[in-house]
Amino acid sequence: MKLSFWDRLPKIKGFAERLQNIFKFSRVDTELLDELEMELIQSDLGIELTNEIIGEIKKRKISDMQELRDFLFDFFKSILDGLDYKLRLYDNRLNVVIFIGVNGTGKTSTVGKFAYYLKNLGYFPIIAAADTFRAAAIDQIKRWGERVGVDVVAQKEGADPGAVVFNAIEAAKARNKDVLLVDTAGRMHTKSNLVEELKKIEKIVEKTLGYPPSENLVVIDATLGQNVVRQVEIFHNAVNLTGAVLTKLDGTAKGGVIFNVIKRFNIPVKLVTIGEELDDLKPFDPNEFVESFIPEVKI
Ligand SMILES: Nc1nc2c(ncn2[C@@H]2O[C@H](COP(=O)(O)OP(=O)(O)OP(=O)(O)O)[C@@H](O)[C@H]2O)c(=O)[nH]1
Repeated sequence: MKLSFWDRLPKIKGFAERLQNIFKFSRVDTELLDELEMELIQSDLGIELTNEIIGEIKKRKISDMQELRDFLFDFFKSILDGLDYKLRLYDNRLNVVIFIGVNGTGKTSTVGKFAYYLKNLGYFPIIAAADTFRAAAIDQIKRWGERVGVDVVAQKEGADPGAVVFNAIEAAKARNKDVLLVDTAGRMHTKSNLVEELKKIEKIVEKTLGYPPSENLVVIDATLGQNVVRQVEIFHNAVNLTGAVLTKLDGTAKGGVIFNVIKRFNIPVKLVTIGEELDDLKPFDPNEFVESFIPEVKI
């Protein structure tokens, strides 16, 4: 039997299991709160959220274990509530989905896996190799295209990414494609020319199609922990981010960063990846995620 997606996440499960140890305490006391604080920080939830949780437990004078579990569940759930996690793909038009993020976060492989996912859903995706900064990046996305059987529109190394996107839109229309996935460059996010490049790509989409990209997704490497917050902030100021992709969740017990990003930027996580296989990508399900994060109390 194939394990469920979240069951294939041993390290996040590791966090849930460690949290389970907390529920071995018989009541909420100082010792438990110290341990809980440590676990929350280690899961990369961030100091602010951790303090808020511990403070709230003390304020509410929570003493019972079931009450603690319910509070944690509701707390995490409330952070995720109120955002639309569904991918925005409109019928009867070409949807553009732009992938943004620093190098090495998993952008290119996410584009490949997402193309595969869409194809299986009956969409007709096409890819724009708009990371023209390195020849290797163009080759890499072309290989993904071959692997998943999806056309890749590319130009030479150093070509104008805006021109690549323009060509890709023309190709998508000519070939009756419905989703254009744009793989962008990710060199140093602090360099303003990258930010300008992203703005230009967005403008070209709007000008050519008459409407903005359906999704501007920031790709976040979950193993980087709190560092990602600064990365997201820079991209968030540059383009209108509509969501995030959380990659490499298989390599971390620090899934807590999800809550941090969502709370801080008010953007939903839309996709998660848990490995390097084609089917290691799926839409983010907030309920499923909180369930996997907070263990049931076994008293
Ligand atoms: N374990 C694991 N590895 C991943 C996952 N997603 C991507 N990777 C690996 O992370 C590395 C970087 O992924 P890329 O897709 O090349 O990342 P990128 O952001 O396009 O980076 P550049 O190619 O440097 O621009 C590759 O070795 C991927 O196989 C994931 O969900 N789990």
